[in-house]
Amino acid sequence: MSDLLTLGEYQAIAADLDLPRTAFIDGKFRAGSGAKFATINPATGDDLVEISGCNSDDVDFAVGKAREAFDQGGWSKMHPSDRKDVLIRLCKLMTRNRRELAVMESLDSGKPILDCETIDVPETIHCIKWHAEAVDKIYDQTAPTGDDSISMIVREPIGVVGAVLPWNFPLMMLAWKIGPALAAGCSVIVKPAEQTSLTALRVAELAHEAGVPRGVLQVLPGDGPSVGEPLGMHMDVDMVSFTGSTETGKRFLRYAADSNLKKIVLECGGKNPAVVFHDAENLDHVAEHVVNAAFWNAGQNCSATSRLIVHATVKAPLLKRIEARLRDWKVGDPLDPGNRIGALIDAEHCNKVRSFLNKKDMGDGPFVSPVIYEVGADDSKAKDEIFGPVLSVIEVATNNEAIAVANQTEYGLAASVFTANTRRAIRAARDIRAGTVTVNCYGEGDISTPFGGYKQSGFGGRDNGVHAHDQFTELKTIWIDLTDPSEGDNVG
Ligand SMILES: NC(=O)C1=CN([C@@H]2O[C@H](COP(=O)(O)OP(=O)(O)OC[C@H]3O[C@@H](n4cnc5c(N)ncnc54)[C@H](O)[C@@H]3O)[C@@H](O)[C@H]2O)C=CC1
Ligand code: BAL
Repeated sequence: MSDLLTLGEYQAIAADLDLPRTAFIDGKFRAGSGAKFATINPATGDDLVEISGCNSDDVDFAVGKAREAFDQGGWSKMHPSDRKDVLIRLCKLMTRNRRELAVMESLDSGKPILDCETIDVPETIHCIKWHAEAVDKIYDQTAPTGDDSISMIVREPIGVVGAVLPWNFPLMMLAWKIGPALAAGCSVIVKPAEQTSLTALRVAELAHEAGVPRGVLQVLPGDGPSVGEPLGMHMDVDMVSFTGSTETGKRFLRYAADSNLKKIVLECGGKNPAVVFHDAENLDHVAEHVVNAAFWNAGQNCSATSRLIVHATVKAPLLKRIEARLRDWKVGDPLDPGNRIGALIDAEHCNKVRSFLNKKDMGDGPFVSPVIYEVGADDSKAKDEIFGPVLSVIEVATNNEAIAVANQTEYGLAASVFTANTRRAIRAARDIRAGTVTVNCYGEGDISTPFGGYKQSGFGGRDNGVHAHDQFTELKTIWIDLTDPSEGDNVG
């Protein structure tokens, strides 16, 4: 924190940035064949830079280069320790350029510079480093097939991977995909969200400088229909790892079915509950976690706590503490390190978020202040993914009701429970259908724990942990017959 600069210093860095303008294909920046589009600073509405977008011709070309690189084996068959070294070099380059990356991320996404400096950039580097360091420590297996054979179960990189990213954590979601995919030896084509292409392009350039061979990491900016769909439909893409809305995630399942049955891994939306039981200890601690969980990144987070399910006996004191803490959450210029909430991503998203707000809370422009509404469990605010700084509070009378309401959603990404009773905590963690349940805290786990969703929050795998590494590989059985055909003759 003490390492943060002043607003003026961040503005000076922003004014000096050399922003990427084209795709990164086959080891260099090159203009795409699609429509040009402006990437906009969400906080000001100004164009940051015009980017030459890609289309299906560029996707074909990049997939060809990715396949060529994969088949040549310069990366896919490189010794895992050498791949590790290259990726660690990338992490060093990112660390050296961390300030530039943080400011670029903040400008392009509207995220507070405080978060970019202390969370997004360091976590991105940590993620790539973790997967790099893991990859030369993972062993293959043999199966118990008996004395007459030996059966090796080996993992091989899956091949050419499409990584389709959202705008809410442009760098971190890039790392969640490319960290394990590159470490495993895959060739990766990244499609950043059209709102936030800049940092992915810069990281691809740094990866090339670190020694990632041509064609192994390519970034194709453009919108969903121009780049995402051709990637999803491509006959020579082996896998797509997607993070974004459930609706678009479902499209990728259709693309796979209509093309080559590529593997699809989806990390989608959430309507995540924090359940506070009557015996929750230390309501100040609970309030701190709930505020962070609900309003970090302005609630534009798939795992944001958007439903506070609270026992009637503790509701009033807890809400009082939450409101008190929220006074420290200043909203405004993302480059001002004093602000905790920046700008929402774009006008379309602002309109969506405002459609859930009461008139008096609406305001205008790209900044939306946190709001808390007490609602019934069937209210649209308690059911729909708002993806903004809106916390819906639902009062319950019993523990069973709390769990029933927590599960009353089509999503199942994350949940947290607060109680002093260990048995109740574990029972609740088991009964809530979500991929991550935290007890007496809010969090997404860390790089070592798998992250993904039940129900319509996810499909096909998990980000993070060695589980992420596994999903970018194929399992192969190599069965070797050990019987000696000449054994009966006892010769040789
Ligand atoms: N991680 C999450 O859970 C996220 C959830 N969302 C939710 O989705 C809502 C809409 O946001 P969007 O940016 O529109 O999300 P989206 O899911 O449409 O976009 C995510 C990615 O998919 C791509 N994409 C969009 N349409 C596509 C298509 N037809 N074929 C292939 N790729 C396509 C986008 O270009 C982007 O790279 C948000 O309001 C929020 O509720 C948005 C971003 C992240
Ligand atoms: N917070 C991790 C994933 C996401 O929000 O898109």
